[in-house]
Amino acid sequence: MSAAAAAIHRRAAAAGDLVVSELFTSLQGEGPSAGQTAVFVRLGGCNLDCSWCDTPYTWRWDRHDPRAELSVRPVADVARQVLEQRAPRVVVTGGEPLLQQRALLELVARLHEAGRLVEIETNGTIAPAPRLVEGVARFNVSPKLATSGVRTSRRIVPDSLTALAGTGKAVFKFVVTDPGADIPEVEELAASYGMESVWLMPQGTSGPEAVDGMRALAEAAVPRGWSVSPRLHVLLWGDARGR
Ligand SMILES: C[S@@+](CC[C@H](N)C(=O)[O-])C[C@H]1O[C@@H](n2cnc3c(N)ncnc32)[C@H](O)[C@@H]1O
Ligand SMILES: Nc1nc2[nH]cc(C(=O)O)c2c(=O)[nH]1
Ligand code: SF4
Ligand SMILES: [Mg+2]
Repeated sequence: MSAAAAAIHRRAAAAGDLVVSELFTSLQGEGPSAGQTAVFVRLGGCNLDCSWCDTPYTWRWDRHDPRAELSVRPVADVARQVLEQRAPRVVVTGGEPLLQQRALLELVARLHEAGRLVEIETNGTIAPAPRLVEGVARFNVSPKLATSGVRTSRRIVPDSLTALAGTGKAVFKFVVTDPGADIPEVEELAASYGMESVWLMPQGTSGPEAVDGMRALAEAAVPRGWSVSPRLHVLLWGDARGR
């Protein structure tokens, strides 16, 4: 991490605040709630560096300026802004949102108390605390495959995947780049961790990549009883930010 980004995260952690990248209202584009209106809270910082990451502006500080991209915001402020929206659903994503679990707990508790359905998008490397599990409607866990370019010991953390699977609130959504290499890896992970809900999602940030990818993934998903996730925001708006 860059020195500037580290300083921002230290300042937020000391105050119990959140490091926020962006906040917007859109349609959930991925997974079981695809098509539903949701407020997105995108937090800054990540512990992985996937080669194809579509949000490098949350963590890739050799190409983006953390002082321009990140803001440190009190939890109460973020909760108020989310609750101003009529959307029944909130998607907390990033970057990796569980890196900020202490402040995240407070945000999720407030939103849950207000009757919002909170989904967390996570890479599965960090176990959730019981109080976080309580307030969350679903974890959309996206464990990374070898084709992400991240080495195994960083992207697969067995205790964390076991803990997430054990919440009973997790679905597992795998980004597929190369079906020939990726599907056998998904099968192995699904069996090892008892993943009951497996979703395949095409890698890509353009409409044609999403459509062609989904068509190819249907061939692998259907015989295995798995699901295919769209990238609805990509189909509608391409790679636009804040969508
Ligand atoms: C940007 S990540 C943030 C949450 C968390 N860090 C994670 O990876 O799950 C949100 C979702 O987008 C997926 N994603 C990121 N870049 C993608 C790409 N180029 N094509 C398809 N999915 C992508 C991730 O796998 C994850 O499911
Ligand atoms: N519309 C829309 N749906 C999404 N679902 C998960 C997203 C994410 O970046 O985590 C995402 C996103 O960035 N946009
Ligand atoms: S874990 Fe998520 S946010 Fe982090 S680099 Fe990978 S896709 Fe991007
Ligand atoms: Mg996204």
